[in-house]
Amino acid sequence: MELNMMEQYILGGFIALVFGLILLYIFLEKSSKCSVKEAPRGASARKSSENVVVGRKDGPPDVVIVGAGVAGSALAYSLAKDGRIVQVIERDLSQPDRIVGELLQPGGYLKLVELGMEECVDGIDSQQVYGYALYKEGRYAKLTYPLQQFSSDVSGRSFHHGRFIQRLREKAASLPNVRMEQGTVTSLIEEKGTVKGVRYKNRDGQDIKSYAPLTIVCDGCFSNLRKNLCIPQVNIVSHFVGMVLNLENGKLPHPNHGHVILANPSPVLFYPVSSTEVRCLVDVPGQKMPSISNGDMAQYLKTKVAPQLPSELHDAFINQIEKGDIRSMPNRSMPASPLPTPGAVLLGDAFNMRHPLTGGGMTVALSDVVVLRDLLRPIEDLGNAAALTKHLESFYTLRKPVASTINTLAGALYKVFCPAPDQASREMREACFDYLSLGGMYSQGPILLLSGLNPRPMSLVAHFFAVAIYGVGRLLLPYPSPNRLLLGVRLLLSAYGIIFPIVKSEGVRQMFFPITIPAYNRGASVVMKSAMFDMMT
Ligand SMILES: Cc1cc2nc3c(=O)[nH]c(=O)nc-3n(C[C@H](O)[C@H](O)[C@H](O)COP(=O)(O)OP(=O)(O)OC[C@H]3O[C@@H](n4cnc5c(N)ncnc54)[C@H](O)[C@@H]3O)c2cc1C
Repeated sequence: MELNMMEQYILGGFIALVFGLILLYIFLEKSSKCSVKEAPRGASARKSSENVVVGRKDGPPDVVIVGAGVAGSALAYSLAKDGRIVQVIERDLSQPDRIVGELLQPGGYLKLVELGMEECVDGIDSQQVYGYALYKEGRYAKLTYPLQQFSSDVSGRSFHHGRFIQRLREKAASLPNVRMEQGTVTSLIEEKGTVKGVRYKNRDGQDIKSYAPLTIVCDGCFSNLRKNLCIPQVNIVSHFVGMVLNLENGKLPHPNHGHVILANPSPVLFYPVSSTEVRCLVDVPGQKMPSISNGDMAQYLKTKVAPQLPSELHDAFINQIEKGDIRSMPNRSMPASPLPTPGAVLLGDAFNMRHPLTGGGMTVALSDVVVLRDLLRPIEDLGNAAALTKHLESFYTLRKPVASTINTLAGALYKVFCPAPDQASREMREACFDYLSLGGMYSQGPILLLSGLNPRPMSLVAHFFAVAIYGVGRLLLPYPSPNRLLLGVRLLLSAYGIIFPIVKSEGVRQMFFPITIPAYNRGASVVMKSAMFDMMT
């Protein structure tokens, strides 16, 4: 009896909270529509990348960047364009062959435009992506990015990761003040708590030290340098098992769309990576997975996954399993917990990771590059490490709207799509699929969040609880029974249990009330000036 009372109180609290959020949502949705409309068409117009500030070309570097992946290459180009001498040290400059970073969301593409690097998606047989098709037990919902107010080049882009990385590297290396070198950084050089540079082994195996006022570490998800610059709390949520399929006509059932199959126990993704190839990523939950080498994985894919796929994809999937070449990657998440250290900054996956289900990692990395570039732009002398660290404090809050929206969505959606075995969690997944199938604002709001075009944490929370309320409504109609009422309460509790820990790890204040953080306000004015500089040049 006591428990029932408690549940009632919790439900009452929830309903009050949700109504508040819905009101807030209506308000925010209106303003978000404005913001999307206001996003200038000009932002997508191809901006000349030749606005290069002519600075020194010789002498010691101003900045050392570790790693020339998505974040490192984009940052090297941006800082060099602003006149800095940049040394980039990359472990392997040959074309990477990985099953990561293949679908860039439209919001990420717009960040490339802001950096003047949008041509990096050209000449690599990249495919424009206009949204997603979400499949569940034979039904599907189509979620299209609302891109009407942008020019035709703005869309998601999918490609072979390695080809994209080589284009980013070439673009960075095309500037005379970028020195890109193959070498493996073994440690940071620290003196009295300040990072002074890096120690690395070059191509010939020589041990070399390189000094610079600022070291930016972008050494990716397996970073072994991050431990000095953040509190790493890496969690392996699941694995993606990847194959490239050659479909008969090269086209998915919904061409130029990502396909998400809500299979059991967890989702399967398909998206084009070239005009003839389709990437398939099967999520395998947990820290362990069936062995690929002894054939257990092939068996798992054939017997457990294949029967749940749409018929158009089934045969190509089976053929590819038989051909072999199955690869895997751990899906890690790690909240951003910086340890601000004079002389150094951490960026990209080394700093912050989320489940790759929503393909948000590159968008976060590129968005962070834009924020950092804007903050560094007015600083002529990077030599005062303590003052620079203070100045860069705002980076950690300014990045939050984009990063925390994408991170929270990825974590929450993965938990909804990969439900616990209890009925409430399964109901939440049903409700989510049906909610997205409603179309209109019910699908546009979430797809805007996922695309990185509307990075508003409050809108995300509002949609999440709207799904939960919708799920409860479905349970209570046409008439409520005590069992269904109880299930509704459990559904709400499960929704709360999904979203709350993620929001907590992102930081409630930074996520929802950044304006109350003094560093945020300081940084925001710097970023605004930088944006004006960009518009004028
Ligand atoms: C399975 C999977 C699928 C994904 N799919 C997508 C997707 O579709 N869309 C999306 O946006 N994101 C996706 N992501 C996330 C995305 O790949 C990352 O967010 C993105 O690559 C991060 O860029 P980065 O520059 O931080 O790291 P990386 O791109 O990994 O670059 C790190 C670089 O550092 C170099 N390096 C490492 N150590 C050293 C060292 N000691 N010295 C010198 N160099 C070093 C590496 O060689 C590498 O070139 C996916 C992730 C996973 C795991």
